[in-house]
Amino acid sequence: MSDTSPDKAVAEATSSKRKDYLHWDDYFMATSLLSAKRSKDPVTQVGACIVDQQKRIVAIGYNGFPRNCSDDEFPWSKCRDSLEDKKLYVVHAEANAILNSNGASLVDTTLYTTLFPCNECTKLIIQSGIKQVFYMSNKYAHKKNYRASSRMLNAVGVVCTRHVPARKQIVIDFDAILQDDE
Ligand SMILES: Nc1ccn([C@H]2C[C@H](O)[C@@H](COP(=O)(O)O)O2)c(=O)n1
Repeated sequence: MSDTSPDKAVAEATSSKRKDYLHWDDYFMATSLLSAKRSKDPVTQVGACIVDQQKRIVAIGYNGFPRNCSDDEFPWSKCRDSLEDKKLYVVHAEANAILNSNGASLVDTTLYTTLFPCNECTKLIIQSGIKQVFYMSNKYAHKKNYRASSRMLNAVGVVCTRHVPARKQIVIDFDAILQDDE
């Protein structure tokens, strides 16, 4: 009798701990990436997630216009020196996450953001007591306001690390959960 019968393989796979579960940092960064999918910005969609020391998500945000400023009326274009520049209106993902924390203390929390924070969000990060930042893209690293961010984060000892995901992809398949019903 072979030890590798399909029945035995199924029994083994369903009675021991799953091995390909998501690790914490990938889980929180994936949460930020999922949140970014809510953004209406046609160029850059950013998501952020704040996590406390017990690994609880305390807030989530993405970049968008302030509440009741219509996505259809305010401009998504970049027009320097014009009132039609999105920069004048967009609330960044990190700022939205901080504002969405609903009064919870953010002291000693960790922020996961899909894009390195700008100088304005960095001021909020520092003032709210966030102690660690994980980011993925740093596509604006050369810009003055992002260099100012690095300067502030380094000066105050907020640890800022590029997240290297353990896996390349996470697929969210809405149909898969329904297969058990069939
Ligand atoms: N750390 C960041 C940086 C930028 N954003 C937002 C602000 C805009 O909506 C968009 C950047 O647009 P782009 O200049 O690439 O056309 O991303 C943010 O939320 N967090």
